[in-house]
Amino acid sequence: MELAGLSCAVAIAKCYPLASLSDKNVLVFCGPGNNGGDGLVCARHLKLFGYCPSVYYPKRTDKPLYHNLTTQCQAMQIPFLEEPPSAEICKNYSLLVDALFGFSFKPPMRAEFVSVVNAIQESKITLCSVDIPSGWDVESGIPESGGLQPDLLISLTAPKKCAEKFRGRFHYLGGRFVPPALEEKYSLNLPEYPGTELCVKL
Ligand SMILES: NC(=O)C1=CN([C@@H]2O[C@H](COP(=O)(O)OP(=O)(O)OC[C@H]3O[C@@H](n4cnc5c(N)ncnc54)[C@H](O)[C@@H]3O)[C@@H](O)[C@H]2O)[C@H](O)CC1
Ligand SMILES: [K+]
Repeated sequence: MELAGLSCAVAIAKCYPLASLSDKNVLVFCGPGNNGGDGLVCARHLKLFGYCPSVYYPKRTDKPLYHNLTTQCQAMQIPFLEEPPSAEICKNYSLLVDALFGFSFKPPMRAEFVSVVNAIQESKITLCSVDIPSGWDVESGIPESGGLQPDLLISLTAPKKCAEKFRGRFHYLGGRFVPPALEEKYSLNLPEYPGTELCVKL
């Protein structure tokens, strides 16, 4: 999770360098599972890279891993939003990071997250999705009702089938921790990571 989240922050910094943004404010939406955990790690590294991340983490998982990730963000003065951000509030940020749901999401979206996703969509602020655009089915992709359309998708470990439907500008692969034997066993055919890079543009 540390490597996954770090690779997301690196991919974001490559696509949206600080100098290219009108301000440094980034809002990271974190869901209840590991995708949300990746988001918490990503927020921490974005802060270390000079961005000003805030986190919206409405459904916190009561496990030490998530408590610790939250504590680390708080120790770095990363604010946690108490209220669900409306589309208007989202417009206070240069970038939104979607770490709500990843490959374990089973459509349809439960009611408690519908307005959150709608606010992201309505704001039209540049969106970066971690592993899978939240609300997409891991296999079939975009829901019929329409769904989030990120500008950057960071596929983790290996691109999921739904990534074929991605139409944004930047697609990166991150999560450089797959042992070669595993890559071979599942015929992952992962691209070469240049040098010591943590992510690679697809
Ligand atoms: N395992 C790995 O190899 C790696 C995974 N990484 C990241 O982990 C996510 C997958 O994490 P997981 O905890 O399995 O699940 P999610 O975060 O996708 O979501 C689970 C969470 O969501 C709730 N949920 C499911 N469906 C719905 C719904 N329709 N509405 C609302 N809520 C829903 C469910 O109850 C759980 O609470 C993967 O994508 C990566 O981001 C890392 O990359 C490291 C390697
Ligand atoms: K996501």
